[in-house]
Amino acid sequence: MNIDRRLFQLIKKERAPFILSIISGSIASGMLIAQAFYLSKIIDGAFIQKSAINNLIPLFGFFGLFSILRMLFNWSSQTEANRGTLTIRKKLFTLLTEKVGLLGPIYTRSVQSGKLSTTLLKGVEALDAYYSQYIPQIFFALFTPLLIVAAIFPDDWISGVILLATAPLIPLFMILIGKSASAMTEKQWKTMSRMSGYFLDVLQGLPTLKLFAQSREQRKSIEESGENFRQATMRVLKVAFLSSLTLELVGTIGTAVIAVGIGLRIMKGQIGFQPALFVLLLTPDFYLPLRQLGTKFHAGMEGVSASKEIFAILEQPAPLHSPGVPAIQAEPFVRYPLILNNLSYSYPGSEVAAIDNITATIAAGKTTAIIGPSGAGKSTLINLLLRFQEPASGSITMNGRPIHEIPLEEWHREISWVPQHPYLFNATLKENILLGRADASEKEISDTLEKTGLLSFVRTLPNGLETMIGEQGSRLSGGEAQRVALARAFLKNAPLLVLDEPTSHTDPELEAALRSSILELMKGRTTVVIAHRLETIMRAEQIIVVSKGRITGKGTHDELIEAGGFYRDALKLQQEECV
Ligand SMILES: Nc1ncnc2c1ncn2[C@@H]1O[C@H](COP(=O)(O)OP(=O)(O)OP(=O)(O)O)[C@@H](O)[C@H]1O
Repeated sequence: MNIDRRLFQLIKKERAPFILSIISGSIASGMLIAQAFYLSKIIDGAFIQKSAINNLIPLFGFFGLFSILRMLFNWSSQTEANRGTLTIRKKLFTLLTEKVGLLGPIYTRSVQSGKLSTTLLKGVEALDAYYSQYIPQIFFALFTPLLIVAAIFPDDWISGVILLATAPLIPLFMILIGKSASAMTEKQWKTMSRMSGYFLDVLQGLPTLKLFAQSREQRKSIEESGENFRQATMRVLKVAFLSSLTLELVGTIGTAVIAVGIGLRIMKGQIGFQPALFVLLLTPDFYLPLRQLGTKFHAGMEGVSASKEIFAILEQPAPLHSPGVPAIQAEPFVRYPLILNNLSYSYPGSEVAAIDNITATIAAGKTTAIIGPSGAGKSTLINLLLRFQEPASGSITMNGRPIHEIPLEEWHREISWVPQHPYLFNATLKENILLGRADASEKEISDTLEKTGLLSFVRTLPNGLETMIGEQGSRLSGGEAQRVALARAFLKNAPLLVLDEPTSHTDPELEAALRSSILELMKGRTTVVIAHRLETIMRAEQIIVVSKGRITGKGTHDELIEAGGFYRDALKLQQEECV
């Protein structure tokens, strides 16, 4: 029997519908026996006893009643199992999305998005058959045959013994075949999720592939990947057919042996017609739940395979945070500096520290610019501040408390984050802006549009703010997307601003407009900016120079010029633009 411990744990918490399903199904099994009993009585009465029709009417009534009751209990059993399954699916989906949210963008960037979405959607869906069919069937495959044997024994113990002797053959074959089926289904699932990941990756990179004339090659790879999946599926289907053929064979042979035995005993007058018919009617139903277990085993296997990927996500170590600790302070955030104490971080699998023993103070209500060459660790430092990652050692404290003690949601509520490439959803422009604050008034929205220079752009749109902006904001230019991100930050009005300054807008007018919006946003906030422009850097009250994960300089523009090193050299080289 393949009962996955972790999947079964989920049932324990939602046991009521499953218990009801099993009770209803068990009653339906009892009704089945009553149905067979009355049918055998009717046939015996009509053809052997030649009873008058009046005597048969009550028998017909009981037969009809038990048939209807059986149908109702079977329906209720399935409905309850579906209800329980739906609750578990919803719960798992919520747990998964919450966990992925908790693991943050560092995790989602490290896995293929196609593979992740297959696990989130298809994986959870694949559990349907496991919970609604396979698990209840394990009980029925034990209970119903035993009930039938108990009903048969008083009339015909010989058939009862034959049934009991042949029944274990079915689970035995199932275990033998099931072993290879599990491995194959797992391979099939892995092939499918790999194929989805690959397919989405190629789809997203299609323009790049076309540009490099590689799309034909990729088509071949997709075809190969599809062929692998087809072969894996065919192997699983072959085993499933083989298994159902074997189980069918055991059932048919068992039924034939019993039929021949009963026939001989009727001829010898050792058993009456009615009990013989009763046993014969029930024999196929004795094997049926066992055979069905075989079929449902294969349907449920897909769920077990999918669950391995689901639990791999759920069991990922999440960044630390203790939701029980109350907010760090009742007073505004902005009053406290952020202290970085001996902060270190290495990416999983990397031997070199991306952040190496950094100690610094980020002054409250002021601007701190982080600068350094590419790969220096600037984004990693910001990610630690945003708590997308947790430091390997050291801590970030505010008002004497490590920030990881603040509930994550609360921490994020206090921060506005404007990344270089903001994520825009395939929704209206207004919905994208309102991500900053869902309950912003029309006046606040129009003020924000003005502050970010979006007002004139919105006027050119066919549906104004209600215009759909395409997947990942594909209908907006880089500069417009940046302004939408700024608009979100204006609306959010959080005391801590984390900003990755855009590097590449060639339009000088747009650049000036963006810069003045950013300066306005910075006013009165604790700002940490990965700065690329000289003007931003010079305006900062503190500049932190990072190189190879370490701080190599700290101070104001004048102090750093005085000190020489990377800062002065970089300024010399790039009088104007990026440092
Ligand atoms: N997800 C990751 N997995 C492994 N290593 C990573 C990952 N992200 C960054 N790194 C490595 O960590 C180091 C610091 O990277 P980081 O992105 O913080 O640098 P950066 O200063 O922001 O660079 P840039 O200015 O080019 O964006 C680099 O050596 C980089 O290769």
